[in-house]
Order: sequence, then structure tokens, then C-alpha cells
Amino acid sequence: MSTLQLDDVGVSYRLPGGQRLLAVDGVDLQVAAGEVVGLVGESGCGKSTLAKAICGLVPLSAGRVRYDDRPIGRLGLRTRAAELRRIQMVFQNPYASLNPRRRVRDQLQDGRRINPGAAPSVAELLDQVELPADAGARFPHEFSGGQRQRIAIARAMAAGPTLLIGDEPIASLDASLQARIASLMREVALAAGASMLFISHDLAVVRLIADRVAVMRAGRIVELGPTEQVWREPADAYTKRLLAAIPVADGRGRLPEELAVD
Ligand SMILES: Nc1ncnc2c1ncn2[C@@H]1O[C@H](COP(=O)(O)OP(=O)(O)OP(=O)(O)O)[C@@H](O)[C@H]1O
Repeated sequence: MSTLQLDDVGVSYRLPGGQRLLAVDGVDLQVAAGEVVGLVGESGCGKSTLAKAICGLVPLSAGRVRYDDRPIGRLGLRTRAAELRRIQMVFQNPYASLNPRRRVRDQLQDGRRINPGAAPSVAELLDQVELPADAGARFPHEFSGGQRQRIAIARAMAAGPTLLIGDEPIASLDASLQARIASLMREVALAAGASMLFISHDLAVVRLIADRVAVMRAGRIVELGPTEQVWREPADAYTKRLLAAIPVADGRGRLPEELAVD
């Protein structure tokens, strides 16, 4: 069974003037087979950079990423290609993975060719993401934002991934749709036997779908644990602040006073 294992991972960017920014710093994280892990934290804390590091899209400055006990990153292209084909991403902007000029069914077929035999048919993929069968004959621009994100999820699943990474996949959707699309991602990933790393700044949605949650701040993971435990008994002051900031219907903080931090 495929496990993603990050050990002491660091990623730094070179800034104008030669300085380096340590965007990810000493991250240890594991995503086990069949598990959904939520990665939360404020804008700029390094979530997307960590996702890119997992996919080999940015080089590591420290540590290692292993998938299925094989290294990813800073490797020969052949090894990377084989491992990375099994990791698929869904981005905030569905167009990041969709071609506006190709019909939906052709794009799903393109995905299915990445790992032949690993994914269901185009009709089944559309059904899984709750789109009508005739959606395949249309182009991405003919759909709403939520439908487009469903297509992007189907496109990712068409490649037969064993790990699905969502990088803020619900951030651009209407609030009414966010929980549904997040739950759908969990459903389709688990139904296919894949695990999922779900990146979001929306803790309420992460609580709905994640088995474990990792809280990231300034490049580091400051808290990691079963979702309900982190939610009910956050150990880290920053996690407490994040949770306290979640709005509720009456406009006040969600958490009781005893969890408030200064
Ligand atoms: N290509 C780059 N070059 C230089 N700095 C970068 C680059 N990409 C990201 N950064 C910086 O690295 C830090 C982490 O950025 P990253 O996009 O990973 O954060 P994030 O948590 O995903 O934020 P958001 O939720 O806003 O997408 C930020 O300070 C950002 O400005």
C-alpha cells in the first residue's frame, strides 16, 4: 500500500538580491494509504510550496520525500515520472489542469492514458463527480465554476492516482458549494482506493473530510493529529487562534472562552 512520507523537508526560494526565503522548514508528514490528511494554515505559510515539493515541482533544499518507499525529488527523470504519475493534483483554478480548447471527454481520455487500465471509463468518471453523461461532449467554458471543479476532479481521477492532492480546490467556489465539492473529492478518492492530502485555509471544511489535520505556520508544522482531537483540544496557541477565528452564524468566534489565546 502506498504511503507518502516526508522527512525534515525544506524548500527555499531565491529572492531578488540573492537572499533566500525558507518557505518550508523541517516538515515531517505522513499520508497513509486510504487516509485523508488536511493541511491548514494562513496564506503564505508554505502550503502550496509543500504540495509542489511532493510533486517534484520545486527542488528540496533539505530532507526527503518518499512515496511507496521510493524517493521523489532530485532524482533521475525516469524514477520521478513513474512515481509522480500516481500523484495527481486538483488546483484552486480548474483551468490549471483543464485545456479550454478540448472537449471534456477527450481530456478525461488523455488522463486515462497516463496509467492505462487504472481508472474507470469516461462515463463512470463523469457519474462519480455527479455530471451528466452528455457533459463529455462539451467544453470547460460551458460549465459553472463548481461543475468545472468537478471536471478537474474527474480529470485527476482519470489518471488512476493513488494519492490525490487538492491545493485549495474549493477556495474559488461559492460557500454553498465548498463542503459538497470537498466531500466529493474525499468520496471519489477513497472509492478508488487513493489517499488524499487536502490543502485549505478553511478549517470547518477540513474538519468535515479529514481523518488527520496538520497545521502549518511560517513553513513549519506546528500541530498534527486526529482531526477531532485537534479541533476539540488544540495544543498549539496558533491552532487555537485559527479555530477561534472561525465565524459562526451569530458572528462571534466558534470556540469557548477557555480556548481563547492572547
Ligand atoms: N516562486 C517563488 N519565489 C519566491 N517566493 C515564493 C515563491 N512562491 C512562493 N513564495 C513565497 O513562499 C512563501 C510560501 O508561499 P506558498 O504559496 O507556499 O504559501 P501558501 O500557504 O500556499 O499561501 P496561499 O494560501 O496564499 O496560497 C510565501 O512567503 C511566498 O511569498
